[in-house]
Amino acid sequence: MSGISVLGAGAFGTALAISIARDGRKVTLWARDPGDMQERRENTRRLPGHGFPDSLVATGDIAGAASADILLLAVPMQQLAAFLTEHRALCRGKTLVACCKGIDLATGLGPAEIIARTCPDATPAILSGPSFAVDIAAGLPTALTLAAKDPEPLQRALSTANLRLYRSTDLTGVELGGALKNVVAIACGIAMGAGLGESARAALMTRGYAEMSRFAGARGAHPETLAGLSGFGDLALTCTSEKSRNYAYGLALGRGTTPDDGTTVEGRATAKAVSNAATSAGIDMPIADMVVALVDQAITVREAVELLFARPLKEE
Ligand SMILES: NC(=O)C1=CN([C@@H]2O[C@H](COP(=O)(O)OP(=O)(O)OC[C@H]3O[C@@H](n4cnc5c(N)ncnc54)[C@H](OP(=O)(O)O)[C@@H]3O)[C@@H](O)[C@H]2O)C=CC1
Ligand SMILES: O=C(CO)COP(=O)(O)O
Repeated sequence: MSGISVLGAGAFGTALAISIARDGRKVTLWARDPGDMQERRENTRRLPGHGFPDSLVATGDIAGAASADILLLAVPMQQLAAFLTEHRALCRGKTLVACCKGIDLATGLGPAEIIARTCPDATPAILSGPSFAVDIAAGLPTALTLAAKDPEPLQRALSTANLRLYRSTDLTGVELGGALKNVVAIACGIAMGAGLGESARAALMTRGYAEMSRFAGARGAHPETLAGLSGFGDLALTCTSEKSRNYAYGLALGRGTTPDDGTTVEGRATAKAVSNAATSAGIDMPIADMVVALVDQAITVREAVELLFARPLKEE
């Protein structure tokens, strides 16, 4: 496989491009508004403080960027379908690696299915797992899961000295782990922000993991995938760190302050998508349902706790 481009120059796309280019591999980073990134050798807006290696080229020319064989899709989940529809001619026959974490609210589909629908002749892949963009950009050791039908060539092409990729063929499990952990992270942030304590957070993480497994299992995911980096691993990171935007958003909600509206908080729309899909499929997702109600400010945190604790007692 030859030629790697990252489409979408947010914090994560920029960090991946830096990491892959650090080994001397040529990487093109496409931004819809590159500004002076290429001249300054830094994405000062989305990932300040992390200079570009020499082999990274930043550009606003999507046709040029999309001439690579491997395209990493690093736009937010709710933009993915429109992005691929607009650029489907350029994506024909490419390996498309979705790096976004979420479920499309309009269709209820994850990134692999969105790719299959919009670009049926492309090869879909998913890259997901516990990894803050700033950690990757700083060259700190990070391990992720890469899922594709035939993941080995891609695993070799994208692994770096500090980015260890494990391979999987379970695209559904990998994409759903990354999508669903954000919903649980919002719940955990709310609990911590409202002063419910660390025991409550541990309970939410555990019961949230049960919801993740239930939902993903119903869509055909393997249980071991949920237990891996893209599921349990990312859940552990995102539910315990204020560096997570989903967790920080929940913290603000729990404290009763106004969350920062300008950041990418994937769990907000994904909670709605999951709650809708689970209701239709008859899957019990009480934590996702509560997150939707709390995000919409339809209930208070106290009411959410009362509702969760009033549920019938059951076997674990
Ligand atoms: N940040 C992180 O640590 C990690 C993020 N991710 C995932 O990566 C995905 C992207 O997040 P992240 O990079 O952090 O997001 P950011 O909030 O840092 O940036 C979002 C980027 O997407 C661009 N964008 C939005 N809509 C479009 C569009 N229609 N066409 C082209 N570009 C578009 C924005 O462009 P512009 O700058 O012009 O507004 C911006 O550069 C999310 O799904 C997230 O869950 C995964 C792991 C870690
Ligand atoms: O997915 C992430 C870490 O693996 C980043 O989480 P946030 O999107 O909540 O910042």
